[in-house]
Amino acid sequence: MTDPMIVGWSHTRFGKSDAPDTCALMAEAIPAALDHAGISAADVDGIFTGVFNNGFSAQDFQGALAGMAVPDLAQVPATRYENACATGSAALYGAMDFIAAGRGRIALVIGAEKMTATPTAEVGDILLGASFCAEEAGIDAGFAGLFGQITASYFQRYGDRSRELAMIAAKNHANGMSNPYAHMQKDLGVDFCDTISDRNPRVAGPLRRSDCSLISDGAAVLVLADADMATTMRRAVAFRARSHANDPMALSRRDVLEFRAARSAWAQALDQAGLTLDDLSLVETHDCFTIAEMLEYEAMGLAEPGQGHRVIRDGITHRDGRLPVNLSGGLKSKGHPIGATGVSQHVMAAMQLCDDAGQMQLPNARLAGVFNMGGAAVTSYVSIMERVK
Ligand SMILES: CC(=O)SCCNC(=O)CCNC(=O)[C@H](O)C(C)(C)COP(=O)(O)OP(=O)(O)OC[C@H]1O[C@@H](n2cnc3c(N)ncnc32)[C@H](O)[C@@H]1OP(=O)(O)O
Repeated sequence: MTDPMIVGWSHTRFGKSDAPDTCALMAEAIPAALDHAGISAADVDGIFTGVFNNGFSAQDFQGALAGMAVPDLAQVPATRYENACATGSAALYGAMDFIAAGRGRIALVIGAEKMTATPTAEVGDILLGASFCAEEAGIDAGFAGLFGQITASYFQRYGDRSRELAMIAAKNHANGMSNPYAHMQKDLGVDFCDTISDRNPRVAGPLRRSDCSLISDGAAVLVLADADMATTMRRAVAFRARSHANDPMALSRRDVLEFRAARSAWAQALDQAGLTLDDLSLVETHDCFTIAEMLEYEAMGLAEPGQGHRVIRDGITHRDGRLPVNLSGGLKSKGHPIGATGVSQHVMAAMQLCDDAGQMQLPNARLAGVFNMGGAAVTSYVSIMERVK
């Protein structure tokens, strides 16, 4: 087994892009990543592309688009991965398995999505394709509707935590102010996020617009190399652990408030790494909705079930807290171009570890955790990363 390491990356600005499609986004991101890693297209042994589905355009078979975006890559074996909102991590872990199996030494992981050309209601319908359609397809407001139901159940069981959800939104928007790649660089503040208004209407159940992640365009790329090669390159970020866990897709078949797959992915990853949460310098987590970040606090072990509100109240996950969460602004402010998100989260963590995060930089960042999920905590990925060169 040869351990794959991250040796380079690139990231487009997330938001409403002039790029007409994912191919154009890839054309922007891939050359920058090759350049960052100090390699050429001829060095690449495999391409692993994450794009949610072809619902946002008529173009399917998006694995082959990298070779259209960068003609020198056209002969490199390429495959597209899809695993709902964890599509980016699925592509990354596929590339890592390819290198670990010794089938290639350098792999390109590309996450891309073009969402803003599609009207919001249609985006909601397309995203709901990643719910258990036989039971959940009719839910209003897409995934916001689904997470609206989850929020209502949480409030019913544990009490109304609207204020704390607003605090999570405000934290991530404040962090996003320092991220030049972020979609929405606006410091909204807790009171704005906690007040229903024309500018911040209710979207679904207790969720307000400010509790939702953004509909974004964007691409992110990682370059992976095997351990021997990585140590000869400019930088190397290793995986102390990586874990992937699943739970039944249908909400009717589980207690969704447990976030069981997330909990088990975190436990497995920490165990594999021989670490506790206290050892981590920072976490990038999947805040598709503010309630998700609160449930993830509980799943990772920062709080007991129903106590996630204390984590944000006590400032634990703020920039100057014990475990800063989403220094990049998270999906909430950085944006959530579905296929790109998991790749982007790993890029943000790698930047921190390599002291390359500009205004976002946390001093002495040594170990970073990344959590990316698909569906309502259906498929869950946790990586624990450390710079080794
Ligand atoms: C497991 C998973 O990851 S599931 C998650 C999958 N992703 C999603 O479900 C996407 C969720 N988000 C959404 O559906 C949309 O962003 C919504 C419904 C919240 C808002 O969409 P719309 O109502 O169409 O907003 P619209 O694009 O018209 O923007 C109106 C204003 O609100 C702002 N805005 C839009 N979305 C958001 C948001 N999520 N948070 C804060 N502000 C927002 C815009 O910047 C704009 O501001 P401006 O008037 O100052 O320019």
